[in-house]
Amino acid sequence: MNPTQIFRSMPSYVKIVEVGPRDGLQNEKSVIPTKVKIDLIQRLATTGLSVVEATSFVSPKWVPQLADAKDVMEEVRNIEGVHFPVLTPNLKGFKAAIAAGAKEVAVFASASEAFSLSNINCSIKDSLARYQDVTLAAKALGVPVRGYVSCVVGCPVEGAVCPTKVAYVAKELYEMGCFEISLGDTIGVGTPGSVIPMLKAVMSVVPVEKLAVHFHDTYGQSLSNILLSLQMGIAVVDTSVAGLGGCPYAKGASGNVATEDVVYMLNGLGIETNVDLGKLMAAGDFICNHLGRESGSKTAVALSKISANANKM
Ligand SMILES: CC(C)(COP(=O)([O-])OP(=O)([O-])OC[C@H]1O[C@@H](n2cnc3c(N)ncnc32)[C@H](O)[C@@H]1OP(=O)([O-])[O-])[C@@H](O)C(=O)NCCC(=O)NCCSC(=O)C[C@@](C)(O)CC(=O)[O-]
Repeated sequence: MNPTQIFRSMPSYVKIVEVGPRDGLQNEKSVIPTKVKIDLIQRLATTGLSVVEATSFVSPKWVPQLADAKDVMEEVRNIEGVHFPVLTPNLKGFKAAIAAGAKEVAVFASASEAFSLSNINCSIKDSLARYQDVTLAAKALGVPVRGYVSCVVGCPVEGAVCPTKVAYVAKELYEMGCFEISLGDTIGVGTPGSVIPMLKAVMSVVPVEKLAVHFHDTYGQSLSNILLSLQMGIAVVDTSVAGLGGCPYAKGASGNVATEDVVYMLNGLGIETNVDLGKLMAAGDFICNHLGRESGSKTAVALSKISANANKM
């Protein structure tokens, strides 16, 4: 294949779904003040991102870090020009999210039975029945619902996950009305070798323009997996500022691929995102300063060093 053909197969615009304030912060050990979360979301909202996943309306016993979902949502709901979806595991969460002003929600199923049980305490079948209730309630209010499938290539308990299982759950979520299906490599074990067959299976039952990819970077495979997803026609990518994150119910899973690294790669490919890398890095610096650690973004670390050296000269 010549280079022109490779570029032609890729989208000209990629929608970045920033999941840092939710997926990124849900696993942090220390309590992050609500004010800091709101500040982070406000900073992210000025970067050009069109979607910032704000929080989750889940049980505070299961995810104590996001127990302030109502307070976060009430502060950010009126920011114009940015969508702030929130995770809702059931009707209780959906109702609480709507009462707090959420205008978009996400449901999250798993392709692995064991992970479904450990993450949301029910089987895949029961979770799909719950999500049917949520999507029906959302439809009645005109609220868009995003659908996640987690463990799309591997599960922390079951190991390798068969692509047909992923395709089944993705199709069910799509058919119940989810406007977009995000395919999550929850523990970041996927390589192009396992991601390509999984995407092929899902793309045979859900239109490619309805798909998003969501990679955790445990084995450093995210950028290669994203690149091949773009080549296969996917134009929505979930990322987390400064590479924050990890699922509390997926031991060993590291953060999501860093938003800065994905924007840097897409800039290099000449693919539009509308995201300002400098402002994004500033948001990343803000949360890393608060957490007292270096950014998980290689781009942010490299560009900060270059700028510090330039200031010394
Ligand atoms: C689903 C449940 C609630 C089931 O949890 P359960 O214990 O089976 O729930 P229950 O229905 O038996 O109720 C038990 C208690 O929870 C309460 N409750 C019930 N629902 C809610 C709610 N929505 N909000 C607040 N409270 C709730 C309910 O009212 C009751 O309160 P009590 O009477 O004991 O005081 C629980 O397992 C849960 O909250 N799980 C969420 C776990 C989570 O957020 N995990 C991280 C998500 S990351 C992920 O899934 C992967 C993803 C999306 O990032 C993609 C990727 O990375 O691949």
